[in-house]
Amino acid sequence: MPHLAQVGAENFRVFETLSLRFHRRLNFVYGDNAAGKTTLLELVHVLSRGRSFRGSSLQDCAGPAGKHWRLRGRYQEQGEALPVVVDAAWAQGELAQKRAGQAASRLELLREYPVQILEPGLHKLLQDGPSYRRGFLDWGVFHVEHGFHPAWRRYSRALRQRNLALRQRAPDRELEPWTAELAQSGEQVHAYRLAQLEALRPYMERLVPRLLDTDDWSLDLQAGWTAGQSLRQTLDAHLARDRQQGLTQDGPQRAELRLRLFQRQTKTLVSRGQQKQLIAALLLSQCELICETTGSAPILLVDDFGSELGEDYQKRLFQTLRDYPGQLFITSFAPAGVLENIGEGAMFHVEHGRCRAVSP
Ligand SMILES: Nc1ncnc2c1ncn2[C@@H]1O[C@H](COP(=O)(O)OP(=O)(O)OP(=O)(O)O)[C@@H](O)[C@H]1O
Repeated sequence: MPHLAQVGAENFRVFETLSLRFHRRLNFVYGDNAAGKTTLLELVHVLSRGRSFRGSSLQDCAGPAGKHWRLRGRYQEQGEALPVVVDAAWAQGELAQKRAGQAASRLELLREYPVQILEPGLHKLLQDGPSYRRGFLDWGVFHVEHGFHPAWRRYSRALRQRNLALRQRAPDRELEPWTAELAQSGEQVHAYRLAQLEALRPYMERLVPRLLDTDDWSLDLQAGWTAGQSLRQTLDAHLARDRQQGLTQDGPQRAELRLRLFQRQTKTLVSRGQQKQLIAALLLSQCELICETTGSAPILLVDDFGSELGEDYQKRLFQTLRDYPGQLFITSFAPAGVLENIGEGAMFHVEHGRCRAVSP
């Protein structure tokens, strides 16, 4: 199970230069507002995922020294003598990623060094449209099922081409191959998602009661086409409508992951704290499932997530994180209480773009 043992940064936002060694289990980062806590988590995220989680562009990450930045991470596999060095350098609008000195694709790094984040903005998982929930589910399937990504790519291509053919009012014989491809790969994508959902259930059954003290929750996936029919049947039934609108209306691009708590819709009828705990349960379930399937627990970044939670929920969250099998990075304003609740680890104080290890 790889953990990030060391990190270096140059001109990355507020950090002119940075060099830190991390604990393989828990890294707790504290400091005032605008000190650089989120930036520290962001650089861990960028190293493996090649993008920020803040909705910023990679250009936004360039600090005052100019339009470039550089990151270097050393990932250490337990029992392996040598760490693997991963580099990410951004300049002239281009990101170059390397693993052990060789150019590495985004997909390779994404798969090899999974990282996930719990942060206040994640409430959009419950508040916003279904695309966030689909994206979240797909991230998990991607790590667990290697067949998912090729199926999803086939599906996306077929969807693009079919939509183009519909817009161009192409004759049926030109539409047909894309409809057939869409129906086949779409069913595959859905089957992968469904299997992921079923695999998540036992984790949710353990984690929801732990975080929320209830087992009254539900999780289901609507395929994105008429229930009880194959995708092909629905596509055929809705062909005239698709032609009229110049758009494919059915398929996994319309799927919806539905979460309920106390049989209520989570978007408007449960409290903000309950939403947060539910999101934590969902995310931790995915990460634990990935760990069990692949042998690697994603690095988990927890940015100021506990701040809006009352004492009971906060304690439940930290106690649950204590049992997380992978490496954790947690930020907070003050150091009090966290290490006692979570266990052994390292502590860092961030101040005006400088970060130093302090003894717990
Ligand atoms: N590209 C950049 N170059 C230089 N400084 C930047 C850049 N982007 C952001 N900053 C600054 O970096 C500082 C640290 O921001 P960061 O979001 O990491 O703080 P934080 O410790 O998480 O704060 P908070 O607790 O308030 O969320 C802020 O002052 C921010 O304005």
